[in-house]
Amino acid sequence: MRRHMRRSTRRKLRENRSGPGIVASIAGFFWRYRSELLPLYTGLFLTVSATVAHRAWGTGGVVLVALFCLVTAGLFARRLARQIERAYALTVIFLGSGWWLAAGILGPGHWPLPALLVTVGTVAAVPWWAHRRRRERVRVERTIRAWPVLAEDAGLSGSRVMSAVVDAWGYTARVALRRGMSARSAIARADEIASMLGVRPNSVRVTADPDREDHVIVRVTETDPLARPNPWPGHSNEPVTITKPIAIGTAEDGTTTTVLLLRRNVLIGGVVGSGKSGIVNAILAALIPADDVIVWGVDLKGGMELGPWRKSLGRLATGMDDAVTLFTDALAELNRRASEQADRGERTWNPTRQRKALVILCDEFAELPPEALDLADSLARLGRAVAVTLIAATQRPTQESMGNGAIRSQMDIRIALRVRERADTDLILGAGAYKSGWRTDVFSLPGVFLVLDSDHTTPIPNRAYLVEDDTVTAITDRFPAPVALPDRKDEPHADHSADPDDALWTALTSDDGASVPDLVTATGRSRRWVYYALQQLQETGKVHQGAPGRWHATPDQP
Ligand SMILES: Nc1ncnc2c1ncn2[C@@H]1O[C@H](COP(=O)(O)OP(=O)(O)OP(=O)(O)O)[C@@H](O)[C@H]1O
Repeated sequence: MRRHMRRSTRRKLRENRSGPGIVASIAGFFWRYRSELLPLYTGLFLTVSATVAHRAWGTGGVVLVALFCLVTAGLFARRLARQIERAYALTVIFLGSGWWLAAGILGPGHWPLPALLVTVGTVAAVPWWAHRRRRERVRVERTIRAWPVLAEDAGLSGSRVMSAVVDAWGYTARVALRRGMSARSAIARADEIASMLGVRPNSVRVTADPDREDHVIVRVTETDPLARPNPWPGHSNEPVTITKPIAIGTAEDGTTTTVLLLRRNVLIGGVVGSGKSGIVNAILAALIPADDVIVWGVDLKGGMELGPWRKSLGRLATGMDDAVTLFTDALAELNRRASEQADRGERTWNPTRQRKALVILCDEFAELPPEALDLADSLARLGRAVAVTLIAATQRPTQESMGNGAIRSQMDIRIALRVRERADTDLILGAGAYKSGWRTDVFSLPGVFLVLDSDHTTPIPNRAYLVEDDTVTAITDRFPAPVALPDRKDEPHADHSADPDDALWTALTSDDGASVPDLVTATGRSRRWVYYALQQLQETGKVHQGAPGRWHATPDQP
Protein backbone atom coordinates (compact mmCIF):
# COMPACT_ATOMS: atom_id res chain seq x y z
CA MET A 1 0.00 0.00 0.00
CA ARG A 2 2.74 2.39 1.00
CA ARG A 3 4.71 1.76 -2.18
CA HIS A 4 1.61 2.25 -4.28
CA MET A 5 0.77 5.52 -2.55
CA ARG A 6 4.31 6.81 -2.64
CA ARG A 7 4.60 6.09 -6.34
CA SER A 8 1.36 7.77 -7.32
CA THR A 9 2.00 10.73 -5.02
CA ARG A 10 5.43 11.27 -6.55
CA ARG A 11 4.04 10.94 -10.04
CA LYS A 12 1.34 13.48 -9.29
CA LEU A 13 3.76 15.85 -7.63
CA ARG A 14 6.04 15.60 -10.65
CA GLU A 15 3.11 16.46 -12.89
CA ASN A 16 2.10 19.38 -10.70
CA ARG A 17 5.50 20.87 -10.04
CA SER A 18 7.85 22.62 -12.39
CA GLY A 19 11.45 21.56 -11.76
CA PRO A 20 12.17 21.28 -8.05
CA GLY A 21 15.71 22.30 -7.17
CA ILE A 22 18.11 19.69 -5.84
CA VAL A 23 18.28 21.50 -2.48
CA ALA A 24 14.50 21.46 -2.21
CA SER A 25 14.48 17.73 -2.98
CA ILE A 26 17.07 16.98 -0.30
CA ALA A 27 15.30 19.19 2.24
CA GLY A 28 12.05 17.51 1.28
CA PHE A 29 13.62 14.09 1.95
CA PHE A 30 14.85 15.11 5.41
CA TRP A 31 11.46 16.61 6.22
CA ARG A 32 9.45 13.72 4.87
CA TYR A 33 11.42 11.14 6.87
CA ARG A 34 11.75 13.31 9.97
CA SER A 35 10.11 10.69 12.18
CA GLU A 36 12.53 7.91 11.14
CA LEU A 37 15.49 10.31 11.29
CA LEU A 38 14.58 11.71 14.71
CA PRO A 39 17.33 9.69 16.52
CA LEU A 40 19.90 11.17 14.11
CA TYR A 41 18.57 14.69 14.61
CA THR A 42 18.66 14.17 18.37
CA GLY A 43 22.29 13.00 18.24
CA LEU A 44 23.24 16.04 16.14
CA PHE A 45 21.38 18.40 18.47
CA LEU A 46 23.09 16.92 21.54
CA THR A 47 26.53 17.21 19.89
CA VAL A 48 26.07 20.81 18.70
CA SER A 49 24.49 22.07 21.93
CA ALA A 50 27.13 20.26 24.05
CA THR A 51 29.89 21.90 21.92
CA VAL A 52 28.36 25.34 22.52
CA ALA A 53 27.88 24.63 26.24
CA HIS A 54 31.45 23.32 26.61
CA ARG A 55 32.91 26.47 25.01
CA ALA A 56 30.58 29.06 26.54
CA TRP A 57 29.67 27.89 30.05
CA GLY A 58 31.52 26.66 33.05
CA THR A 59 30.88 23.29 34.73
CA GLY A 60 28.24 24.81 37.06
CA GLY A 61 26.20 26.19 34.15
CA VAL A 62 26.34 22.88 32.27
CA VAL A 63 25.21 20.93 35.35
CA LEU A 64 22.34 23.34 35.95
CA VAL A 65 21.12 23.20 32.34
CA ALA A 66 21.46 19.39 32.24
CA LEU A 67 19.45 19.05 35.45
CA PHE A 68 16.82 21.49 34.22
CA CYS A 69 16.44 19.59 30.91
CA LEU A 70 16.34 16.23 32.73
CA VAL A 71 13.55 17.34 35.07
CA THR A 72 11.48 19.16 32.41
CA ALA A 73 11.69 16.34 29.86
CA GLY A 74 11.00 13.80 32.61
CA LEU A 75 7.82 15.64 33.57
CA PHE A 76 6.64 15.62 29.95
CA ALA A 77 7.46 11.92 29.58
CA ARG A 78 5.34 11.06 32.62
CA ARG A 79 2.31 12.33 30.72
CA LEU A 80 2.57 9.60 28.10
CA ALA A 81 -0.41 7.27 28.26
CA ARG A 82 1.28 3.87 28.17
CA GLN A 83 3.63 2.61 30.82
CA ILE A 84 6.04 1.06 28.32
CA GLU A 85 6.26 4.34 26.39
CA ARG A 86 6.87 6.27 29.62
CA ALA A 87 9.63 3.87 30.63
CA TYR A 88 11.26 4.17 27.20
CA ALA A 89 11.08 7.98 27.18
CA LEU A 90 12.49 8.29 30.71
CA THR A 91 15.40 5.94 29.86
CA VAL A 92 16.27 7.90 26.72
CA ILE A 93 16.01 11.23 28.57
CA PHE A 94 18.24 9.94 31.36
CA LEU A 95 20.88 8.58 28.95
CA GLY A 96 20.74 11.71 26.74
CA SER A 97 21.09 14.10 29.71
CA GLY A 98 23.96 12.07 31.15
CA TRP A 99 25.82 12.11 27.85
CA TRP A 100 25.15 15.81 27.35
CA LEU A 101 26.41 16.60 30.87
CA ALA A 102 29.64 14.71 30.28
CA ALA A 103 30.05 16.22 26.79
CA GLY A 104 29.34 19.75 28.08
CA ILE A 105 32.07 19.42 30.74
CA LEU A 106 34.69 17.38 28.85
CA GLY A 107 33.87 18.32 25.25
CA PRO A 108 31.86 16.11 22.83
CA GLY A 109 35.06 14.84 21.18
CA HIS A 110 36.46 13.49 24.46
CA TRP A 111 36.96 9.72 24.16
CA PRO A 112 34.80 7.57 24.52
CA LEU A 113 31.89 10.06 24.24
CA PRO A 114 31.57 9.92 20.40
CA ALA A 115 31.56 6.11 20.42
CA LEU A 116 29.04 6.06 23.25
CA LEU A 117 26.75 8.46 21.39
CA VAL A 118 26.77 6.30 18.26
CA THR A 119 26.39 2.88 19.93
CA VAL A 120 23.98 3.78 22.75
CA GLY A 121 22.10 6.12 20.40
CA THR A 122 21.65 3.37 17.81
CA VAL A 123 20.52 0.82 20.41
CA ALA A 124 18.08 3.33 21.92
CA ALA A 125 16.73 4.16 18.46
CA VAL A 126 15.71 0.58 17.68
CA PRO A 127 12.50 0.59 19.77
CA TRP A 128 11.64 3.96 18.22
CA TRP A 129 12.00 2.64 14.68
CA ALA A 130 10.12 -0.53 15.56
CA HIS A 131 7.29 1.14 17.47
CA ARG A 132 4.08 0.13 15.66
CA ARG A 133 1.95 3.06 16.76
CA ARG A 134 4.62 5.54 15.66
CA ARG A 135 4.82 3.90 12.24
CA GLU A 136 1.05 3.88 11.94
CA ARG A 137 0.87 7.54 12.86
CA VAL A 138 3.52 8.47 10.33
CA ARG A 139 1.77 6.51 7.63
CA VAL A 140 -1.55 8.18 8.32
CA GLU A 141 0.12 11.60 8.34
CA ARG A 142 1.57 10.82 4.92
CA THR A 143 -1.79 9.67 3.65
CA ILE A 144 -3.37 12.88 4.88
CA ARG A 145 -0.67 14.94 3.16
CA ALA A 146 -1.03 12.99 -0.05
CA TRP A 147 -4.84 13.06 0.01
CA PRO A 148 -5.43 16.26 -1.99
CA VAL A 149 -3.09 14.97 -4.70
CA LEU A 150 -4.51 11.44 -4.82
CA ALA A 151 -8.17 12.28 -4.30
CA GLU A 152 -8.62 13.18 -7.97
CA ASP A 153 -8.08 9.49 -8.82
CA ALA A 154 -11.10 8.60 -6.72
CA GLY A 155 -13.29 11.35 -8.16
CA LEU A 156 -13.00 13.41 -4.98
CA SER A 157 -10.90 16.29 -6.26
CA GLY A 158 -10.96 19.30 -4.01
CA SER A 159 -11.51 17.20 -0.88
CA ARG A 160 -9.14 17.36 2.08
CA VAL A 161 -8.63 15.51 5.35
CA MET A 162 -9.61 17.65 8.32
CA SER A 163 -8.53 15.24 11.09
CA ALA A 164 -7.63 11.61 11.59
CA VAL A 165 -7.46 9.19 14.49
CA VAL A 166 -5.27 6.09 14.39
CA ASP A 167 -6.25 2.98 16.33
CA ALA A 168 -5.06 -0.57 16.58
CA TRP A 169 -6.83 -1.69 13.41
CA GLY A 170 -6.64 1.28 11.07
CA TYR A 171 -7.66 4.89 11.05
CA THR A 172 -10.70 7.12 10.78
CA ALA A 173 -10.52 10.41 8.93
CA ARG A 174 -12.97 13.27 8.63
CA VAL A 175 -12.88 14.48 5.04
CA ALA A 176 -14.19 17.82 3.78
CA LEU A 177 -15.62 17.53 0.26
CA ARG A 178 -15.35 20.17 -2.39
CA ARG A 179 -18.26 22.58 -2.49
CA GLY A 180 -21.30 21.20 -4.21
CA MET A 181 -20.38 17.55 -3.69
CA SER A 182 -22.84 15.57 -1.56
CA ALA A 183 -21.94 13.06 1.13
CA ARG A 184 -23.99 10.47 -0.74
CA SER A 185 -21.81 10.68 -3.86
CA ALA A 186 -18.67 10.30 -1.73
CA ILE A 187 -20.23 7.29 0.04
CA ALA A 188 -20.72 5.65 -3.35
CA ARG A 189 -16.97 6.02 -4.00
CA ALA A 190 -15.75 3.79 -1.19
CA ASP A 191 -14.27 1.28 -3.65
CA GLU A 192 -12.48 4.02 -5.60
CA ILE A 193 -11.02 5.35 -2.33
CA ALA A 194 -9.81 1.85 -1.43
CA SER A 195 -8.16 1.63 -4.85
CA MET A 196 -6.64 5.10 -4.46
CA LEU A 197 -5.15 4.15 -1.07
CA GLY A 198 -4.06 0.74 -2.34
CA VAL A 199 -5.74 -1.14 0.52
CA ARG A 200 -7.64 -4.45 0.66
CA PRO A 201 -11.00 -4.62 -1.12
CA ASN A 202 -13.90 -3.63 1.14
CA SER A 203 -11.63 -2.21 3.80
CA VAL A 204 -12.86 1.36 3.29
CA ARG A 205 -16.17 2.49 4.69
CA VAL A 206 -17.56 5.96 4.04
CA THR A 207 -20.41 7.34 6.10
CA ALA A 208 -22.14 10.68 6.31
CA ASP A 209 -20.99 13.17 8.92
CA PRO A 210 -24.05 13.77 11.10
CA ASP A 211 -23.10 17.44 11.42
CA ARG A 212 -22.35 18.49 7.85
CA GLU A 213 -23.48 17.49 4.39
CA ASP A 214 -20.12 18.46 2.86
CA HIS A 215 -18.12 16.18 5.19
CA VAL A 216 -17.81 12.42 5.34
CA ILE A 217 -16.17 9.99 7.75
CA VAL A 218 -13.76 7.61 6.05
CA ARG A 219 -12.85 4.50 7.99
CA VAL A 220 -9.90 2.46 6.70
CA THR A 221 -9.51 -0.94 8.33
CA GLU A 222 -6.03 -2.29 7.73
CA THR A 223 -6.15 -5.28 10.05
CA ASP A 224 -9.62 -6.76 10.22
CA PRO A 225 -10.48 -7.15 13.92
CA LEU A 226 -13.47 -9.31 12.95
CA ALA A 227 -11.46 -11.81 10.91
CA ARG A 228 -11.30 -14.37 13.71
CA PRO A 229 -14.30 -16.13 15.21
CA ASN A 230 -15.48 -14.37 18.33
CA PRO A 231 -15.92 -17.02 21.04
CA TRP A 232 -18.81 -16.57 23.42
CA PRO A 233 -17.35 -14.94 26.56
CA GLY A 234 -19.74 -16.49 29.09
CA HIS A 235 -22.21 -14.75 31.35
CA SER A 236 -21.07 -11.76 33.33
CA ASN A 237 -21.64 -11.51 37.06
CA GLU A 238 -24.44 -9.01 36.54
CA PRO A 239 -27.92 -10.52 36.89
CA VAL A 240 -29.39 -11.03 33.41
CA THR A 241 -32.68 -9.33 32.68
CA ILE A 242 -34.59 -8.52 29.53
CA THR A 243 -34.96 -4.98 30.81
CA LYS A 244 -31.28 -4.30 30.05
CA PRO A 245 -29.38 -4.63 26.74
CA ILE A 246 -27.86 -8.06 26.13
CA ALA A 247 -24.44 -8.66 24.55
CA ILE A 248 -24.45 -10.49 21.22
CA GLY A 249 -21.03 -9.78 19.77
CA THR A 250 -18.15 -7.37 19.35
CA ALA A 251 -17.97 -4.31 17.14
CA GLU A 252 -15.09 -3.45 14.83
CA ASP A 253 -13.91 -0.80 17.29
CA GLY A 254 -13.57 -3.42 20.03
CA THR A 255 -16.69 -2.46 21.98
CA THR A 256 -19.33 -4.99 22.97
CA THR A 257 -22.40 -5.00 20.73
CA THR A 258 -25.56 -4.98 22.80
CA VAL A 259 -29.24 -4.83 21.93
CA LEU A 260 -32.23 -4.07 24.11
CA LEU A 261 -35.03 -6.52 23.30
CA LEU A 262 -37.78 -5.38 25.66
CA ARG A 263 -40.66 -3.76 23.76
CA ARG A 264 -38.87 -4.20 20.46
CA ASN A 265 -39.18 -6.64 17.58
CA VAL A 266 -36.10 -7.88 15.73
CA LEU A 267 -35.51 -8.75 12.09
CA ILE A 268 -32.40 -10.79 11.26
CA GLY A 269 -31.62 -11.20 7.55
CA GLY A 270 -28.83 -12.68 5.48
CA VAL A 271 -28.08 -15.30 2.84
CA VAL A 272 -27.75 -19.01 3.55
CA GLY A 273 -24.72 -19.57 5.75
CA SER A 274 -24.33 -15.91 6.72
CA GLY A 275 -24.83 -16.75 10.39
CA LYS A 276 -28.49 -16.05 11.16
CA SER A 277 -28.75 -19.05 13.44
CA GLY A 278 -25.45 -17.97 14.96
CA ILE A 279 -27.04 -14.65 15.98
CA VAL A 280 -30.11 -16.48 17.27
CA ASN A 281 -27.79 -18.64 19.39
CA ALA A 282 -25.97 -15.57 20.71
CA ILE A 283 -29.32 -14.01 21.66
CA LEU A 284 -30.48 -17.20 23.38
CA ALA A 285 -27.20 -17.69 25.24
CA ALA A 286 -27.52 -14.19 26.63
CA LEU A 287 -31.23 -14.27 27.34
CA ILE A 288 -31.90 -17.75 28.72
CA PRO A 289 -30.50 -17.07 32.23
CA ALA A 290 -32.84 -14.09 32.67
CA ASP A 291 -35.63 -15.08 35.04
CA ASP A 292 -37.95 -12.32 33.86
CA VAL A 293 -38.40 -13.78 30.38
CA ILE A 294 -39.72 -16.94 28.81
CA VAL A 295 -38.69 -17.84 25.27
CA TRP A 296 -40.81 -19.74 22.78
CA GLY A 297 -39.14 -21.02 19.64
CA VAL A 298 -40.35 -21.73 16.12
CA ASP A 299 -37.92 -23.67 13.98
CA LEU A 300 -39.25 -24.76 10.64
CA LYS A 301 -36.09 -26.72 9.90
CA GLY A 302 -37.61 -29.47 12.02
CA GLY A 303 -35.84 -28.30 15.16
CA MET A 304 -32.35 -28.50 13.67
CA GLU A 305 -31.40 -25.03 14.89
CA LEU A 306 -33.44 -24.53 18.06
CA GLY A 307 -33.69 -28.22 19.08
CA PRO A 308 -30.55 -28.02 21.25
CA TRP A 309 -32.22 -25.22 23.24
CA ARG A 310 -35.44 -27.21 23.81
CA LYS A 311 -34.88 -27.67 27.56
CA SER A 312 -34.68 -23.93 28.11
CA LEU A 313 -37.55 -22.95 25.85
CA GLY A 314 -41.03 -22.59 27.22
CA ARG A 315 -42.29 -24.08 23.96
CA LEU A 316 -40.80 -25.21 20.68
CA ALA A 317 -42.73 -25.62 17.42
CA THR A 318 -40.99 -27.52 14.66
CA GLY A 319 -43.76 -27.99 12.09
CA MET A 320 -46.23 -25.77 10.25
CA ASP A 321 -49.25 -26.77 12.34
CA ASP A 322 -47.28 -26.49 15.58
CA ALA A 323 -46.18 -23.03 14.50
CA VAL A 324 -49.75 -21.88 13.85
CA THR A 325 -50.82 -23.26 17.26
CA LEU A 326 -47.91 -21.56 18.97
CA PHE A 327 -48.68 -18.20 17.36
CA THR A 328 -52.38 -18.62 18.21
CA ASP A 329 -51.50 -19.29 21.85
CA ALA A 330 -49.08 -16.39 21.86
CA LEU A 331 -51.81 -14.07 20.65
CA ALA A 332 -54.18 -15.44 23.31
CA GLU A 333 -51.49 -14.78 25.92
CA LEU A 334 -51.06 -11.25 24.54
CA ASN A 335 -54.79 -10.62 24.86
CA ARG A 336 -54.85 -12.11 28.37
CA ARG A 337 -52.02 -9.78 29.36
CA ALA A 338 -53.75 -6.80 27.80
CA SER A 339 -56.94 -7.42 29.80
CA GLU A 340 -54.91 -8.04 32.98
CA GLN A 341 -53.18 -4.72 32.34
CA ALA A 342 -56.51 -3.04 31.93
CA ASP A 343 -57.75 -4.57 35.21
CA ARG A 344 -54.64 -3.36 36.99
CA GLY A 345 -54.93 0.06 35.41
CA GLU A 346 -51.36 -0.12 34.15
CA ARG A 347 -50.18 1.02 30.74
CA THR A 348 -47.13 -1.22 30.34
CA TRP A 349 -46.17 -4.68 31.47
CA ASN A 350 -42.98 -4.51 33.51
CA PRO A 351 -41.37 -7.95 33.45
CA THR A 352 -40.59 -9.64 36.77
CA ARG A 353 -39.85 -13.19 37.82
CA GLN A 354 -43.55 -13.79 38.26
CA ARG A 355 -44.79 -11.74 35.31
CA LYS A 356 -42.32 -12.65 32.63
CA ALA A 357 -41.76 -11.05 29.26
CA LEU A 358 -42.45 -13.39 26.35
CA VAL A 359 -39.97 -13.65 23.46
CA ILE A 360 -41.02 -15.56 20.35
CA LEU A 361 -38.04 -16.49 18.25
CA CYS A 362 -38.72 -17.70 14.74
CA ASP A 363 -35.98 -19.12 12.49
CA GLU A 364 -36.84 -19.30 8.76
CA PHE A 365 -39.69 -16.83 9.21
CA ALA A 366 -40.41 -16.76 5.46
CA GLU A 367 -41.50 -20.41 5.63
CA LEU A 368 -44.45 -19.64 7.92
CA PRO A 369 -47.91 -20.36 6.48
CA PRO A 370 -50.09 -17.27 5.80
CA GLU A 371 -52.31 -17.80 8.88
CA ALA A 372 -49.23 -17.76 11.12
CA LEU A 373 -48.03 -14.60 9.37
CA ASP A 374 -51.30 -12.85 10.23
CA LEU A 375 -50.91 -13.85 13.86
CA ALA A 376 -47.25 -12.75 13.86
CA ASP A 377 -48.35 -9.40 12.45
CA SER A 378 -50.72 -8.88 15.40
CA LEU A 379 -48.03 -9.94 17.87
CA ALA A 380 -45.52 -7.52 16.35
CA ARG A 381 -48.03 -4.66 16.34
CA LEU A 382 -49.54 -5.15 19.77
CA GLY A 383 -46.85 -6.94 21.76
CA ARG A 384 -44.71 -4.03 22.94
CA ALA A 385 -46.96 -2.81 25.76
CA VAL A 386 -47.33 -6.29 27.25
CA ALA A 387 -43.64 -7.26 26.86
CA VAL A 388 -44.11 -9.66 23.97
CA THR A 389 -41.18 -9.54 21.55
CA LEU A 390 -40.97 -11.14 18.12
CA ILE A 391 -37.57 -12.09 16.71
CA ALA A 392 -37.67 -13.21 13.07
CA ALA A 393 -34.74 -14.61 11.09
CA THR A 394 -35.06 -14.98 7.34
CA GLN A 395 -32.96 -15.05 4.21
CA ARG A 396 -34.83 -12.35 2.23
CA PRO A 397 -37.48 -10.35 4.05
CA THR A 398 -39.48 -9.66 0.89
CA GLN A 399 -42.94 -8.07 0.95
CA GLU A 400 -44.65 -11.44 0.53
CA SER A 401 -42.62 -13.26 3.16
CA MET A 402 -43.20 -10.43 5.65
CA GLY A 403 -46.98 -10.25 5.34
CA ASN A 404 -46.89 -7.60 2.58
CA GLY A 405 -44.27 -5.68 4.47
CA ALA A 406 -46.57 -4.97 7.43
CA ILE A 407 -44.50 -7.05 9.83
CA ARG A 408 -41.24 -5.62 8.52
CA SER A 409 -42.38 -2.13 9.38
CA GLN A 410 -42.87 -3.28 13.00
CA MET A 411 -39.27 -4.46 13.32
CA ASP A 412 -37.45 -1.98 15.52
CA ILE A 413 -34.07 -3.71 15.48
CA ARG A 414 -32.66 -4.71 12.08
CA ILE A 415 -29.69 -7.04 11.95
CA ALA A 416 -28.22 -7.48 8.47
CA LEU A 417 -25.69 -10.21 7.72
CA ARG A 418 -24.09 -10.93 4.35
CA VAL A 419 -26.44 -10.47 1.41
CA ARG A 420 -25.93 -11.24 -2.25
CA GLU A 421 -27.44 -8.14 -3.81
CA ARG A 422 -27.38 -4.52 -2.77
CA ALA A 423 -31.17 -4.35 -2.81
CA ASP A 424 -31.29 -7.05 -0.12
CA THR A 425 -29.52 -4.73 2.32
CA ASP A 426 -32.37 -2.25 1.84
CA LEU A 427 -34.91 -5.07 2.28
CA ILE A 428 -33.49 -5.83 5.70
CA LEU A 429 -32.43 -2.40 6.92
CA GLY A 430 -34.93 -0.20 5.13
CA ALA A 431 -35.05 1.76 1.89
CA GLY A 432 -32.02 3.97 1.22
CA ALA A 433 -29.79 2.18 3.73
CA TYR A 434 -27.33 0.98 1.09
CA LYS A 435 -26.83 4.43 -0.37
CA SER A 436 -26.17 5.78 3.10
CA GLY A 437 -23.23 3.43 3.54
CA TRP A 438 -24.96 0.42 5.16
CA ARG A 439 -23.34 -2.24 2.97
CA THR A 440 -23.45 -5.88 3.86
CA ASP A 441 -22.85 -7.29 0.37
CA VAL A 442 -19.14 -6.76 1.10
CA PHE A 443 -19.13 -9.13 4.09
CA SER A 444 -17.59 -12.51 3.54
CA LEU A 445 -17.44 -14.10 7.00
CA PRO A 446 -20.33 -15.77 8.81
CA GLY A 447 -21.58 -13.87 11.84
CA VAL A 448 -20.44 -10.42 10.62
CA PHE A 449 -23.39 -8.04 10.74
CA LEU A 450 -24.64 -4.48 10.89
CA VAL A 451 -27.26 -3.52 13.41
CA LEU A 452 -29.66 -0.63 12.93
CA ASP A 453 -31.92 0.63 15.71
CA SER A 454 -32.31 3.71 17.83
CA ASP A 455 -29.09 2.85 19.70
CA HIS A 456 -27.08 1.96 16.57
CA THR A 457 -27.17 4.62 13.91
CA THR A 458 -23.78 4.19 12.21
CA PRO A 459 -22.84 1.22 10.05
CA ILE A 460 -20.11 -0.29 12.20
CA PRO A 461 -19.50 -3.98 11.41
CA ASN A 462 -19.82 -6.43 14.30
CA ARG A 463 -19.11 -10.12 14.73
CA ALA A 464 -21.59 -12.22 16.64
CA TYR A 465 -20.36 -14.46 19.42
CA LEU A 466 -19.87 -18.00 18.28
CA VAL A 467 -21.78 -20.25 20.69
CA GLU A 468 -20.48 -23.81 20.47
CA ASP A 469 -22.73 -26.85 20.97
CA ASP A 470 -21.28 -27.78 24.36
CA THR A 471 -21.94 -24.23 25.58
CA VAL A 472 -25.58 -24.64 24.55
CA THR A 473 -25.74 -27.92 26.49
CA ALA A 474 -24.17 -26.32 29.55
CA ILE A 475 -26.59 -23.38 29.46
CA THR A 476 -29.69 -25.50 28.95
CA ASP A 477 -28.66 -27.89 31.74
CA ARG A 478 -28.19 -24.99 34.09
CA PHE A 479 -31.20 -22.93 33.06
CA PRO A 480 -34.16 -25.17 32.20
CA ALA A 481 -37.33 -23.33 31.25
CA PRO A 482 -39.44 -22.41 34.25
CA VAL A 483 -42.56 -24.49 34.41
CA ALA A 484 -45.73 -22.50 34.02
CA LEU A 485 -47.79 -22.46 37.17
CA PRO A 486 -51.05 -24.37 36.80
CA ASP A 487 -53.86 -22.26 35.61
CA ARG A 488 -56.78 -23.80 37.51
CA LYS A 489 -59.88 -21.81 37.95
CA ASP A 490 -60.48 -22.66 41.58
CA GLU A 491 -62.74 -20.34 43.47
CA PRO A 492 -60.57 -17.80 45.29
CA HIS A 493 -61.13 -17.36 49.00
CA ALA A 494 -63.19 -14.37 49.91
CA ASP A 495 -60.28 -12.40 51.45
CA HIS A 496 -57.91 -13.16 48.57
CA SER A 497 -56.72 -10.15 46.62
CA ALA A 498 -53.10 -10.73 45.45
CA ASP A 499 -52.04 -12.43 42.22
CA PRO A 500 -51.78 -16.14 43.26
CA ASP A 501 -48.35 -16.56 41.60
CA ASP A 502 -47.00 -13.49 43.39
CA ALA A 503 -48.52 -14.62 46.67
CA LEU A 504 -47.04 -18.12 46.27
CA TRP A 505 -43.53 -16.73 45.70
CA THR A 506 -43.79 -14.22 48.51
CA ALA A 507 -44.75 -16.99 50.93
CA LEU A 508 -42.07 -19.37 49.66
CA THR A 509 -39.29 -16.77 49.85
CA SER A 510 -40.04 -15.80 53.46
CA ASP A 511 -37.38 -16.87 55.98
CA ASP A 512 -39.49 -19.66 57.51
CA GLY A 513 -40.85 -20.85 54.18
CA ALA A 514 -44.47 -21.97 54.09
CA SER A 515 -46.62 -25.01 54.71
CA VAL A 516 -49.28 -26.15 52.26
CA PRO A 517 -52.10 -24.67 54.41
CA ASP A 518 -50.14 -21.38 54.53
CA LEU A 519 -49.90 -21.41 50.76
CA VAL A 520 -53.58 -22.17 50.34
CA THR A 521 -54.38 -19.16 52.52
CA ALA A 522 -51.82 -16.93 50.80
CA THR A 523 -52.82 -17.77 47.23
CA GLY A 524 -56.51 -18.23 47.72
CA ARG A 525 -56.30 -21.42 45.65
CA SER A 526 -57.22 -25.00 46.46
CA ARG A 527 -54.90 -27.55 48.08
CA ARG A 528 -54.78 -29.38 44.75
CA TRP A 529 -53.59 -26.25 42.98
CA VAL A 530 -50.89 -25.70 45.58
CA TYR A 531 -49.70 -29.33 45.48
CA TYR A 532 -49.59 -29.23 41.72
CA ALA A 533 -47.62 -25.94 41.68
CA LEU A 534 -45.15 -27.22 44.29
CA GLN A 535 -44.63 -30.45 42.36
CA GLN A 536 -43.78 -28.57 39.17
CA LEU A 537 -41.54 -26.09 40.90
CA GLN A 538 -39.74 -28.87 42.73
CA GLU A 539 -39.07 -30.71 39.45
CA THR A 540 -37.28 -27.65 38.11
CA GLY A 541 -35.35 -27.10 41.31
CA LYS A 542 -37.11 -23.85 42.13
CA VAL A 543 -38.39 -25.01 45.54
CA HIS A 544 -37.34 -27.57 48.13
CA GLN A 545 -38.62 -28.89 51.43
CA GLY A 546 -36.74 -27.73 54.51
CA ALA A 547 -38.20 -28.94 57.79
CA PRO A 548 -40.86 -31.57 57.16
CA GLY A 549 -43.91 -29.96 55.64
CA ARG A 550 -42.27 -26.57 55.08
CA TRP A 551 -41.46 -25.39 51.60
CA HIS A 552 -38.82 -22.84 50.63
CA ALA A 553 -37.85 -21.13 47.37
CA THR A 554 -34.40 -22.40 46.34
CA PRO A 555 -31.94 -19.49 46.17
CA ASP A 556 -30.49 -18.86 42.68
CA GLN A 557 -27.34 -20.90 42.19
CA PRO A 558 -24.21 -18.95 41.30
N1 LIG B 1 -20.58 -15.71 14.74
C1 LIG B 1 -20.02 -16.67 14.02
N2 LIG B 1 -18.68 -16.78 13.99
C2 LIG B 1 -18.08 -17.76 13.27
N3 LIG B 1 -18.75 -18.67 12.54
C3 LIG B 1 -20.07 -18.61 12.52
C4 LIG B 1 -20.79 -17.60 13.25
N4 LIG B 1 -22.11 -17.80 13.04
C5 LIG B 1 -22.22 -18.86 12.23
N5 LIG B 1 -21.00 -19.34 11.92
C6 LIG B 1 -20.72 -20.51 11.08
O1 LIG B 1 -21.25 -20.29 9.78
C7 LIG B 1 -21.94 -21.43 9.32
C8 LIG B 1 -23.36 -21.07 8.92
O2 LIG B 1 -23.97 -20.47 10.04
P1 LIG B 1 -25.55 -20.47 10.26
O3 LIG B 1 -26.12 -21.84 10.18
O4 LIG B 1 -25.78 -19.68 11.49
O5 LIG B 1 -26.02 -19.67 8.98
P2 LIG B 1 -27.51 -19.35 8.56
O6 LIG B 1 -27.50 -17.99 7.99
O7 LIG B 1 -28.43 -19.60 9.69
O8 LIG B 1 -27.74 -20.40 7.41
P3 LIG B 1 -29.16 -20.98 6.94
O9 LIG B 1 -29.84 -19.92 6.16
O10 LIG B 1 -28.78 -22.16 6.14
O11 LIG B 1 -29.90 -21.34 8.20
C9 LIG B 1 -21.89 -22.46 10.43
O12 LIG B 1 -20.88 -23.40 10.10
C10 LIG B 1 -21.46 -21.70 11.65
O13 LIG B 1 -20.59 -22.46 12.47
